[in-house]
Amino acid sequence: MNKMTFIGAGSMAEALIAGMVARNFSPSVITVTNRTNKQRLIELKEKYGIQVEQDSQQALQQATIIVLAIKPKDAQTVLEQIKPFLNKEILILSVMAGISTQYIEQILELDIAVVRAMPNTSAMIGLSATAIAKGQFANQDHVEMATQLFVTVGVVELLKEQEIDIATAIAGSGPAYFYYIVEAMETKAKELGLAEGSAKRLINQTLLGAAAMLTKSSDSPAELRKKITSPKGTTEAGIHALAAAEVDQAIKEAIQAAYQRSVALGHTK
Ligand SMILES: NC(=O)C1=CN([C@@H]2O[C@H](COP(=O)(O)OP(=O)(O)OC[C@H]3O[C@@H](n4cnc5c(N)ncnc54)[C@H](OP(=O)(O)O)[C@@H]3O)[C@@H](O)[C@H]2O)C=CC1
Ligand SMILES: O=C(O)[C@@H]1CCC=N1
Repeated sequence: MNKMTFIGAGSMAEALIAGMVARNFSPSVITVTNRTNKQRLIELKEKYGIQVEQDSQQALQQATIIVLAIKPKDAQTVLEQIKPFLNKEILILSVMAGISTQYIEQILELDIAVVRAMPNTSAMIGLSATAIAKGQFANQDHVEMATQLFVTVGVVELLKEQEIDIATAIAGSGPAYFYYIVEAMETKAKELGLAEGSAKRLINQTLLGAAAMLTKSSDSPAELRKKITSPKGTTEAGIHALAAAEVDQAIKEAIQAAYQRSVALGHTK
């Protein structure tokens, strides 16, 4: 059985741990460590029954998979820290935005298998859209291992590494864009006089239904939209307002900005 150590105990680490444990991944093989926040480790241990360890060297003992769930700015420090305790049998799984497998391999100065992954926080409920790409020393078995792991928290798409920045912009950051839209919909529904609870239930189910239609119907998004839009009807009025505000352009700009940021995070290292 593979033993997995998470370095970093933040939102992404928790989303992955929650999803894995909920899908019968044994908590006894998961160890988590962080930098200073002891209380956070206790909280994760109590919630998920996993092992926690403040000493990173201890945390790495017997680990066969190391998940790097730290911020990109902390990559170098952490890689330098763990370097003395690594060997070629270990698989490094990085979920850091922007950080390339090549960068990780270079700092570790070891022909070690690195798989770069970009999940999203919906991993928490088993619905992540995770993109993965392999580094130069990772083989098909490593890709399979990473896939099996991330499949426990959602769907997995194998990409070329240069495509991961695009996946980051649409899927890693993606849930936030939808939450942003929902925030505006809730605010306006309340302004118009609908009770908060009713607005929330209607909007959430609408989003869920639209997502399911996109997944299950053979129609394109444009065709699905057309089927809702009666001539001179309410949807047409709403879509006209969106077009007048150039919301499609704003969304493209958001994806472009997130994509550029992901690329830049890699370059600033
Ligand atoms: N949040 C998201 O939606 C997504 C995030 N990601 C990626 O996941 C990574 C983590 O993001 P997120 O969970 O949001 O970040 P958080 O800020 O929530 O967590 C970062 C964690 O890293 C720990 N850490 C920092 N330095 C060290 C160190 N030297 N040794 C050990 N642990 C350390 C922190 O510990 P302490 O608190 O003790 O300082 C903290 O537990 C990022 O690289 C991000 O790009 C990828 C996909 C989606
Ligand atoms: O905002 C970030 O940098 C991370 C990466 C993808 C989602 N959150």
